Amino acid sequence: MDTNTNDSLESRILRAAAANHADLPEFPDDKSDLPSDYEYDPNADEEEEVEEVEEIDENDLLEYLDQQEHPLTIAQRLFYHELNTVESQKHSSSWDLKCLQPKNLEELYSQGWTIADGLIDLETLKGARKEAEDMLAKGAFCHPCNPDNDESFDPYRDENARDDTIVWLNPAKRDETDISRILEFFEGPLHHDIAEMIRLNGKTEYQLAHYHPKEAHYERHRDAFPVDDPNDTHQRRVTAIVYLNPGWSHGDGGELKLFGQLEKHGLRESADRIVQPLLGRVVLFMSGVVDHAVMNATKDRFALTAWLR
Ligand SMILES: O=C(O)CCC(=O)C(=O)O
Ligand SMILES: [Fe+2]
Repeated sequence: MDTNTNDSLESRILRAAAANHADLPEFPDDKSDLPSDYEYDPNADEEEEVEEVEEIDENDLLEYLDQQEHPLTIAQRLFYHELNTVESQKHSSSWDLKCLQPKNLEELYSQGWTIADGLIDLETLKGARKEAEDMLAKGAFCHPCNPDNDESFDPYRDENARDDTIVWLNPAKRDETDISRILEFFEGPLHHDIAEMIRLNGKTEYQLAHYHPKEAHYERHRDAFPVDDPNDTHQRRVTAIVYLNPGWSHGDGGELKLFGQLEKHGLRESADRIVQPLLGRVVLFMSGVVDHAVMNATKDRFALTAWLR
């Protein structure tokens, strides 16, 4: 891989801002444009400076970045391309995968997302659903904008975009629950297979989310900015979701919508995909690439998500 193509998110944002300078307000070049009270104030240093910073919306920033380069192309640089060389295949002709199929990793690379069914046994999934319902009854779930309960509270996030409630899960707290067994699956075989192909460099976050019937949805969003910097430990790289919804059928709603892309930067156009949140279904996508949304459901909907970094 040509490491010179890797770039920090900061420098990419700066370049995007520079390339879009036409959209930025012009600084007055004529002094008469300055406010008339723009005078030298000898006491200015003593006063508390109040600086107004215009926050750029996360979605606008993503749009700027997408104009510069296709986010999938950026994320593809996180894959170990050297595995596809003749030299590497002399040592091992097959990928050493514990749960995923090679097809899953190829789809993750070529389209940014993939789906795998049947990776976790049914009893574990049913048990986890029951535990999630018990946690809900005990009031363990909280709204993501509550900074007292949410360790990843982000004050700039648009909280109107989502109305699910969540619990952060700590895999270090091992117990005999089925939810812990699913976390072990995420931490063990799933993490192993993804790390075979994609450079991972940070701690995984785990979250259980509940969507209340009719009320809860999650608007179109992306889970991270696209990164290819192998040293970045902060941006989420891969989103892995397993659904805990037995007996789910069409008409129950709660689908995950994966938004397609228009043809651009030499990549083909792709259609939107609708994914049913079926018990045990695992959806994987590149966090900085795929825009997605959760539709309203008519029944309680639970999803356990891991963000691999
Ligand atoms: O539950 C889902 O299907 C997706 C949830 C989601 O997009 C998120 O939590 O960021
Ligand atoms: Fe998301």
